Amino acid sequence: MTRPRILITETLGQEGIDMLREVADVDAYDLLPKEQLPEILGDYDAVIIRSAHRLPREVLMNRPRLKVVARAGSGVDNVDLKACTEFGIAVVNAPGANAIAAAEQAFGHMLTILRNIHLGDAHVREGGWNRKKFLGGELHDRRLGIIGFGKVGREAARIAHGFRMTVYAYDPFVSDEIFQAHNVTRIDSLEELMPVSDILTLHTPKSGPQIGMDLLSRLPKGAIVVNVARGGMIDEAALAELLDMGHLLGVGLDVFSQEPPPKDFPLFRHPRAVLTPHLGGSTQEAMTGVAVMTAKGVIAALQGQTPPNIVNVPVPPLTPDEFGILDEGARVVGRIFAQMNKTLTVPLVLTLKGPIAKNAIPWLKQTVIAAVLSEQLDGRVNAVNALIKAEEQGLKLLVEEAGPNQAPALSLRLEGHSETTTEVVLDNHVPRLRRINGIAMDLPWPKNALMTVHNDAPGVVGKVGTLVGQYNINIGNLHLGRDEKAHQALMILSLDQTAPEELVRDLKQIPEIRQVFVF
Ligand SMILES: NC(=O)c1ccc[n+]([C@@H]2O[C@H](COP(=O)([O-])OP(=O)(O)OC[C@H]3O[C@@H](n4cnc5c(N)ncnc54)[C@H](O)[C@@H]3O)[C@@H](O)[C@H]2O)c1
Ligand SMILES: O=C(O)[C@H](O)COP(=O)(O)O
Repeated sequence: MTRPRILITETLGQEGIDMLREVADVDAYDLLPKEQLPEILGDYDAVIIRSAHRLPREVLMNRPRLKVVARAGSGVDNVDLKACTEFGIAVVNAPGANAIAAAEQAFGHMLTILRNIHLGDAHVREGGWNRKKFLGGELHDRRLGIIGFGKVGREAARIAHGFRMTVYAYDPFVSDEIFQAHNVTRIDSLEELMPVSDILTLHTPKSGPQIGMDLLSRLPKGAIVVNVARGGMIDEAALAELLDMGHLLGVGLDVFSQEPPPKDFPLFRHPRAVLTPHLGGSTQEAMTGVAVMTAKGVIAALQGQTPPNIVNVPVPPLTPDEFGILDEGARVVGRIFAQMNKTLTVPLVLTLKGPIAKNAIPWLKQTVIAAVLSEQLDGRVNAVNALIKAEEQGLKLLVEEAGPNQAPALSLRLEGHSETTTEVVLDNHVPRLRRINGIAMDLPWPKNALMTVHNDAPGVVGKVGTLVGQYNINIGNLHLGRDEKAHQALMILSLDQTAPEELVRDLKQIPEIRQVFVF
């Protein structure tokens, strides 16, 4: 099998590059010229970008080789997620891996402004020693207003408590329990947050609120505004005006509506604006954490797995063991069902038995649909584009939940046709096939399975075994099931290798054999 090719367009921690090089050919740039990305992207299976590059729809389309887009960092606003989902391209990022770095950067800005560090430094370099001129203020006892109480916002709150600040936050998407657990007062509107924020710090995605003159002028006189999240959310001209008026004490920006900012950027002229070139995630520690998490996600996605840091599949927060068995079970039940039922004109019913987490249902649906449709359609079908493909095909999947006190299991059938039921039990590390097309079975699902559907007649097992032996393939296990009414039997062989096409062709020559499937 040819090794996948991975393109890295910006500096990535060496630990991540080393991991990727174990499984792929990697071309790593410190900064690929922007215009070159569209020219070479088609030659790669995966691309890893940071904030310098953009991947809009027109760059992503018609790239049959591209399977994974990785944002080595947190914000995926520079990737067209909708287009990736449509094209079945997995998007992964490194959520939280640079959250401490970003939160600490925000406090770097706050302290620099409050203690005049940048001004004092310049003064000393010029030979000055005027201590009175640089009288500062303390974080202690100041009120911090946080917009966006996610990973970075919560780190900022933890640091703020260390400085003994009072912390308020606005985030309508976070539960009261989270606010309480972090000892932070919930504020329900931006209008109410502003007057209690001696320091305002932003930690939302780029799609977060727009903060203009109207809101900024509600901050107390002498307030500080810090943005290490994304540019374009705060009106930069309004910040300059409020600094000029003396309403704001200082402004700290790590991100800008245009990066780098243009020559006439309104805050360049202001000494109390502290500006850094998008350094929030740029610490040794964060670079390593981001690189490793990104590399793991890219490798898993290239191998057809669903990594926990995939952005465009609703992965539930389960332990790796819980996730692994459900994922495997969903794929097995979907694939077997699709092999046995080629016409899917009525809705499919997925029954969840036992204690299967409710928040896993959307992802399970997508995984099962992908498993079913990938057996039936050419081209790329995966959990990323499963819903789009299902709609194109007119395929409906209904979900029903059976009692939580049963053994955990997934079963799939055509609505109104219990004889089509395929069921796998999930109570161990390997899914156990319990029913296939209504026929009872009991076997741990093997890695290389060969299945025959044949007439329920004597001698078939021997004929199949002999033929497999002639191909010098070892049979690890053999399981039989039968539907006496239909005079039909099933045989599932666990082989030491995948059955070659020639073997399948020869098996189909045996008169009693009706169908042969390779999994
Ligand atoms: N400067 C840097 O180098 C740097 C480094 C890391 C992260 N970031 C940026 O920081 C931001 C936060 O990152 P994170 O990892 O904490 O993300 P996150 O997804 O963990 O948290 C974002 C929070 O914002 C909240 N939110 C969304 N829309 C909102 C709205 N309209 N009003 C209020 N809250 C809203 C969400 O509910 C969520 O809790 C992102 O924009 C990320 O790209 C920048
Ligand atoms: O979203 C992020 O992770 C930060 O903005 C960091 O961006 P960077 O990878 O370009 O440093």
